[in-house]
Amino acid sequence: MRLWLSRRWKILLLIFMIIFLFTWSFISKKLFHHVSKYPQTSYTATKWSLKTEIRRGSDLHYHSQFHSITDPKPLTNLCPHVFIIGSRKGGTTSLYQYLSAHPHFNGIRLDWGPVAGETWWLSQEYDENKVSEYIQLFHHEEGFMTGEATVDYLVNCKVPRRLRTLCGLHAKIIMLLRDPTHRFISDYYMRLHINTKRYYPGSDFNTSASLSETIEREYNKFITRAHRQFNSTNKHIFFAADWKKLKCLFREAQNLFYEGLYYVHVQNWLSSYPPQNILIVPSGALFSDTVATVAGVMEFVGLEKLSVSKMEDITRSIYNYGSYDRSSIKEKDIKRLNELYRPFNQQLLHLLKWEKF
Ligand SMILES: Nc1ncnc2c1ncn2[C@@H]1O[C@H](COP(=O)(O)OS(=O)(=O)O)[C@@H](OP(=O)(O)O)[C@H]1O
Repeated sequence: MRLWLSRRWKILLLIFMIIFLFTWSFISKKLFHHVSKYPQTSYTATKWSLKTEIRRGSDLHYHSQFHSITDPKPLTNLCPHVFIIGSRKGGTTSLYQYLSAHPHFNGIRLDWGPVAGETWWLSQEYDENKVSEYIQLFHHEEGFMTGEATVDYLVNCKVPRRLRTLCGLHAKIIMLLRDPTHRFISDYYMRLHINTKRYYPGSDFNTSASLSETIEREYNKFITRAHRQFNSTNKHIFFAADWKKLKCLFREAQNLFYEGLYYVHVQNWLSSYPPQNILIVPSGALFSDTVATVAGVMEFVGLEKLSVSKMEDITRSIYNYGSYDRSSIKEKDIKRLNELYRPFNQQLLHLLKWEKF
């Protein structure tokens, strides 16, 4: 009898140990997996958690075909870890500079002003025969991360597929989405400032047009092309439309209105890159609560936490501040842009469960 009892206890003990080991390995993988690849520092760790507005792609409910895709081996295993892909005028230069100030992040082109961290490689320069040239743009070092910040990538519908071909499925993607109305205005003034009609190949931006004229012109160009795409002149057809029909309408920087149709661009990325590797951040959070937002991004990409004072230090400057007169922007232009973007914004805010950008 005593022997039977002790065997029963032994079995129970064994089961308990198996459950314990299984649970511990699961928890430790979740908690420490991405951090452990990078050295821990002696900085005072502060407890940050993702701000409530920041969304991981994996937390969203949407229809994705991503799981049905199997890729061949990536072209290189020396890819950058982090890609800030837009939006244009969303605060990407600042975020890239803040990440690059982390002691374990090697930024590139940090003294290139407004285009710090930009390579345009996956959009305008893509060439599968010149992968080594791309890799050489970065400083690869054991224990350090690297990354780029090219705002073209959000809008160019070919980039997710190219990124997978080049780097596989492990890159961390960050989207900073600024209210499309203010993005448009900031973009308009940037183009005026650099005073060019050929800002990008194929761009026909008119530097003598006012903001009001540019809004109507860009919107009409968009509508005309979308009508052609949908083979219809019903003005409201694309509000409830299949985003796939809108996703390749323009190349990057070809249409100021199109750049702000985040619903289309976000859906394209979510359905063609692993959603768990995508972080969607409202630019408003970066602008108003910079330290906590940058800390959330660092946590997502797997950089170790820094002390509050260090974080305050590295986020002190605003990069790429537009030198235009904000007080000259007419209320009617803001209203018009809000009205035009409303249907698309509603779809996006619903998807992201956001109240604002
Ligand atoms: N921390 C912080 N707080 C408030 N505002 C900020 C911050 N960082 C960047 N910005 C604003 O972001 C705009 C520049 O965005 P980008 O760097 O993405 O522009 S670009 O596409 O790379 O040219 C630009 O907006 P505008 O000034 O309206 O043009 C910057 O002022």
